[in-house]
Formats: sequence, C-alpha cells, structure tokens
Amino acid sequence: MSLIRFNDVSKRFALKGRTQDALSGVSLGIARGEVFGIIGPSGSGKSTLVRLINRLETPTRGTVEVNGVDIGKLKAAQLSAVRHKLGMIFQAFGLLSSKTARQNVLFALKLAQKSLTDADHQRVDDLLARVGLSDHADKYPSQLSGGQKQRVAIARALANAPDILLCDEPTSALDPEATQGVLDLLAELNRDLGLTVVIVTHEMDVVRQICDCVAVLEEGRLAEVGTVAQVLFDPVSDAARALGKHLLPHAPAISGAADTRLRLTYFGEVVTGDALSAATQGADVRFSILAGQVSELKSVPYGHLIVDITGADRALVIERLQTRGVRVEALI
Ligand SMILES: Nc1ncnc2c1ncn2[C@@H]1O[C@H](COP(=O)(O)OP(=O)(O)OP(=O)(O)O)[C@@H](O)[C@H]1O
Repeated sequence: MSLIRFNDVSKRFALKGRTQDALSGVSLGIARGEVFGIIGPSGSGKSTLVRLINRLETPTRGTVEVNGVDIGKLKAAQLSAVRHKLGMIFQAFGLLSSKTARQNVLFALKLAQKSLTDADHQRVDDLLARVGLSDHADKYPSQLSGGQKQRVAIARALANAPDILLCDEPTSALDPEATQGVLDLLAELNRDLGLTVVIVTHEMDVVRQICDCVAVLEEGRLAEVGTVAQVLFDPVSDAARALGKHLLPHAPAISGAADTRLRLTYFGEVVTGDALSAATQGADVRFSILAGQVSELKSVPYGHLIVDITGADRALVIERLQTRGVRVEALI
C-alpha cells in the first residue's frame, strides 16, 4: 500500500477572473521509505502537487490519501495532528529571522505541544548536531550561509519526528557544494531514519543522485512515473527524454559507417567489469570507443560508452552484451 496516494487529482486556480489548470487527472502512489522525485519544467504543477500532501492546497477534483486517510475529510484538529507528522522545507528556507537556529527548531516543538521538557531541549540540540550545526546553534539566519540555513530548516522540519519530509526545490538557491551537502543529508536521513522524502526539483541530476522513483509532470499532467533507471534510460515521454538528455554523453559528430555507432549503458557491477572486451573476444569485429562516462544512480553505478563496432560478428557481440545486462542502442 502507498503511504501517499493521489487519486485522479486536478487543481484549478482562479485568479482575476481567469482560470489556470495547475494539475489535471494525476494518479500516483509514493511508497513508505522511498525518496520520490517530482520533476518537470517551470509551471508544470510540481509545487502544487507537493502542497496537496499537507493540504496547503486542496484539490478541485480527486482525493489525496496519507497513510490510507483521505486528508480532505479531516477536521481542523485532525489535520493539525497529521501536519505535525509531515515536515516541509522550501527553496527560500522560511526561517524566522528574529530567532536563532536553536530557537527556530524549538519553535516547531512549541507549536505542536503545550509545554517543553528538558528532553525536548536535548532533542533540539541532537537535531542540530545531526544536521552538522552544533557550533552554529546560537546564530541568527542572517549569520548563516544558504546551506546552513537549509540545514536549520531540515532540523526544524524533523522536530516532531515526521514520517514524511516534503522538500520544495530545497537546493535551488544553493551553490553546488552546499547542494551536495544538503542532498547527502537528505539521503542519510532517508537511510538512517526510514524517512519518506518527497522532493520537487527541475533538475534530473538531483533525481539521479538521491531518488528511488520519479514522477515527470508536463503542463499539469503526469507524463510518466517509474524508477529513476526506467525514466532516465527508458523514457516513454518526450518530457522525460528532454529532462534526462544532458546526463547522457553526446555522440561525437564524426562520421561513421551506417549502423555501426552504439550507445552501451551498463548498470551495477557490469560497470566495473570488462563486458566489452569479454563480448568481443574471439569475434570478427573491430571497435573504437568514442566517448564514455561513469556515474551513480543513488548508490548504484551506471556507465555509458559510445562505440563504433564493425565486422562480420557485430550481431553476435551485441547479443553477448545484452546477455550480460548491457543496454544497446543504435545511434546512427
Ligand atoms: N495560488 C495560485 N494562484 C493562481 N495560479 C497559481 C497559484 N499557484 C500556482 N499557480 C499556477 O499553477 C501552475 C503550476 O504552478 P506550480 O507552482 O505548481 O508549478 P511548478 O512546476 O512548481 O513551477 P516552478 O518550477 O516555476 O516553481 C502555474 O501556471 C502557476 O502560475
């Protein structure tokens, strides 16, 4: 059963006499314990979709279930209890500028319970340590870097021990180094606490690094949904193809004989193996490697090679590669 479920959800905004369909007929499920990406171009409905999960927005049609409960049916007190178990972070951090890092985190606890105990104060310090900010607990947001502010926001979002962390473009305002730090932290929290993480992004590279599954939105519609490997390497929609394109090596613009240029995609252990030399052994073929790259999908390595292969046994070599789990695409 999905922890979060969208059932035929549409959202129409009305603004100054005009209407805007932000989402149209979206159905999908997010499993407990996964890192789930929501990707799409600007205006495709990503933020609206994630904001439906904690009812910051309500659907015009359809339902949103969290843990099997239709959150549209909850009364105010019930909704408030559910929201305390749903942490959220934003691109602009949303910290209170008049409070220190520690006070910002403490504030989330104060909102959720009547009084604070010593254990609560200890919990805040533990959370700040967990996000690597023990030495900055008494600083105000204006004294912190972007990455540190987002870490405070993460500690605050975790204050009430949520099951789910919603992240709306959490790294869009950060430089590459701070981005990496925040993504590593989110992956660690998912792994260590079993936290379900839903992350809105417009960058496939963010999805590649930390997500298990991803939904691709295009003009408010679900273009496709699946594991990151499926959506990146076997996309069925133009939207996913466009988003993943820059992660693949470019085929060099040098001429080759028709039908010879191949893109080989390797996953897991095959990356470090010698699949190409094993497949060509004893076969009547010649090959030249034109481009290559090794990267990681979450923690699984994958690699691409662009090769020209000619010779009588070309079909045999392709069959051998496929038998070893290598994906083979003709590029010419
Ligand atoms: N409160 C609102 N009132 C009116 N229109 C809205 C409102 N919120 C969003 N929209 C519109 O709904 C559509 C989807 O917006 P949304 O913010 O969900 O997209 P997005 O994919 O997150 O975009 P971005 O990447 O630019 O943040 C857009 O056309 C947007 O202008």
